[in-house]
Amino acid sequence: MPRTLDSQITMEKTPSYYVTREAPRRIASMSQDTKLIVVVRNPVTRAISDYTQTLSKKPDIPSFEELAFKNKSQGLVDTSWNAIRIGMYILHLENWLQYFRISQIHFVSGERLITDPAGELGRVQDFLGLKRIITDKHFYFNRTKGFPCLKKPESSSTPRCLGKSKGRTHVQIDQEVIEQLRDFYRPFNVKFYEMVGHDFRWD
Ligand SMILES: Nc1ncnc2c1ncn2[C@@H]1O[C@H](COP(=O)(O)OS(=O)(=O)O)[C@@H](OP(=O)(O)O)[C@H]1O
Repeated sequence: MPRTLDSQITMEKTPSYYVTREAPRRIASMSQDTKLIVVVRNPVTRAISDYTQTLSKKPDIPSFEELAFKNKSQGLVDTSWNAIRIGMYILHLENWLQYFRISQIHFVSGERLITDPAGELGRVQDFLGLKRIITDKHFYFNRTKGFPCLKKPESSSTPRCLGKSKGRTHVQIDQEVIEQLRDFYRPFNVKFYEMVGHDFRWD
């Protein structure tokens, strides 16, 4: 980690930390005052997004259904598949809570990050104890991209959207499969909502 002045905050972003067993212990041994930010979205959509991303790199992988179920007719979900396992947010959270207080962790809604980026980033700034510098005026909705984009990033004078790998069209999945996964995740989601004190309304 780079050294910082008292007036600065060091930020580091690695998506896999949240689901890496050793990460909480290692981070806590570095600093117990660390603030943690996690972006979560509906775990069913997350799994499909994850699969869509893998498929774009390895087009020969088995179908989503084949990977998602040990036995589809019995509704037996394969929790050893990362795309499924990552969305069991409560299990990972329990690991973090052995080292950090829940008040040290802020969960960003992946859904609201798209529909209301300024609102969601407002809450992030509050959590970090910062003045709300980033507001609505920094975003516009880009119709071609189908997502909010930055009007004028720090390093340039032109608007900037996230890259092509963010916001891909998802692979089409059977509604029945989606329902089965929704049922699978429901109890995990409910426990997660209780623990974080916020209902993300994924059901
Ligand atoms: N403004 C904006 N523009 C584009 N995309 C946006 C934006 N805000 C949130 N998202 C969502 O970010 C999702 C991609 O993030 P990743 O999962 O690749 O992030 S990371 O790998 O964990 O860093 C990506 O998921 P997919 O739609 O499944 O590709 C987007 O839905």
